[in-house]
Amino acid sequence: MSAAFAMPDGAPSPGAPGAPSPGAAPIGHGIRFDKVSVAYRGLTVLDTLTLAIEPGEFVALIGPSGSGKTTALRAVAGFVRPASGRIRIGETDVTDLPPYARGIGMVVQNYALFPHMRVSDNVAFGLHAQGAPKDIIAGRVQESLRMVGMQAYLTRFPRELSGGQQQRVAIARALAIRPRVLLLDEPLSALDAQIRRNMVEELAKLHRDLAGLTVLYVTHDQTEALTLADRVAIMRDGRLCALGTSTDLYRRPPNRFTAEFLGRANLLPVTVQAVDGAGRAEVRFGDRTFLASAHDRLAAGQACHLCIRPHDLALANGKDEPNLLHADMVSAQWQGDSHSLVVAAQGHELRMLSAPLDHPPRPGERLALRFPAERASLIAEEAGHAGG
Ligand SMILES: Nc1ncnc2c1ncn2[C@@H]1O[C@H](COP(=O)(O)OP(=O)(O)OP(=O)(O)O)[C@@H](O)[C@H]1O
Repeated sequence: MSAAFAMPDGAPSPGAPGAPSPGAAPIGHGIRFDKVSVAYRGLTVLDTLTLAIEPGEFVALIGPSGSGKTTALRAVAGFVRPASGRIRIGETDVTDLPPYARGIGMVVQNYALFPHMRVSDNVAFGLHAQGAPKDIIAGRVQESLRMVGMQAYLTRFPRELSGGQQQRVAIARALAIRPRVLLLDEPLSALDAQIRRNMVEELAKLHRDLAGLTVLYVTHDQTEALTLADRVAIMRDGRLCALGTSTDLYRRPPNRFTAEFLGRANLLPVTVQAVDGAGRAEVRFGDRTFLASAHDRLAAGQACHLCIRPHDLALANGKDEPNLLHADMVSAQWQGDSHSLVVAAQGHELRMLSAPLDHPPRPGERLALRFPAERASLIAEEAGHAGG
């Protein structure tokens, strides 16, 4: 893991006129991508990205491997140059500025603290390079380490720290210069699951404590994104495929890719029968009629996918419940705190998540399932890439 100003990869050191002064208060600046494209050897890997991140906002950039997430982040940091388009941090157009003049703090996947420097010197590095006075540096090092719970480790060397602790120091190093924006590129992916969960909670707390700090967070981990981010941007093939709050994207995915990428989704092919103008639609699935929520403009006769999350399916109690779906039990898997069931309805396999069952249904058993209309959303077929 490395702070952008620490430059283990050979980039220049900070201290340029555009960087925030060592005594400046931490004021968040927005980040604005305006039709930004990046190409490597003629191949476009970031395609006209337009995205505005508000001051103080935490935005997670997620998407499959190779979808352009890191490239977008590195474009903000100044490590790759867009072929076209502009990038702004706050009011400043930084497209032509070198990395050190952009006022960014950056933490990447493989913590790259300077091994020969103690924790305090690692954290102080950027401030020294900015020419900050000694007393400011000492106070800021303490403050930054306190933010990440590492104030007791001032004199340790990186080799004397665990991976999680090294990452905390790297985050403190990035924060010490009071960056305008914090760029995090898969900062937790080198950690094991338990430490990772703790770090997610710590990052959430850090964001609450530093309310003004703008964060752009690249991850392929949906849980991290859903937990931490105010808004999530989903990338696909170098393009922005969806943008919205975590709950909106999860509850009302704008396209099939988003539904399947963000958590598990059961997608049933249905045909719209009627829409009521108040966000409700009646749809046909084989010989059944269901009610669902329709957030897009849909018309009768239109082919759609009905998106039902596994935990929104439940075993039905009565025969007359609305949205009854008949299915055959395929398999059940006990997962400790839940049961994961696979069922088949009219030739389609669906996944269902329930609280642990004492007597799970046997394979082949006929089941009646229900789901709430407001939790079942419709995705128009052929929905293309959503712009930002
Ligand atoms: N320096 C480079 N030279 C040539 N191609 C590159 C370079 N860096 C990235 N690419 C290509 O650009 C595309 C986007 O890469 P990028 O690292 O932005 O993806 P990503 O979404 O961050 O992926 P991952 O989740 O695997 O890190 C990939 O096809 C990658 O191979």
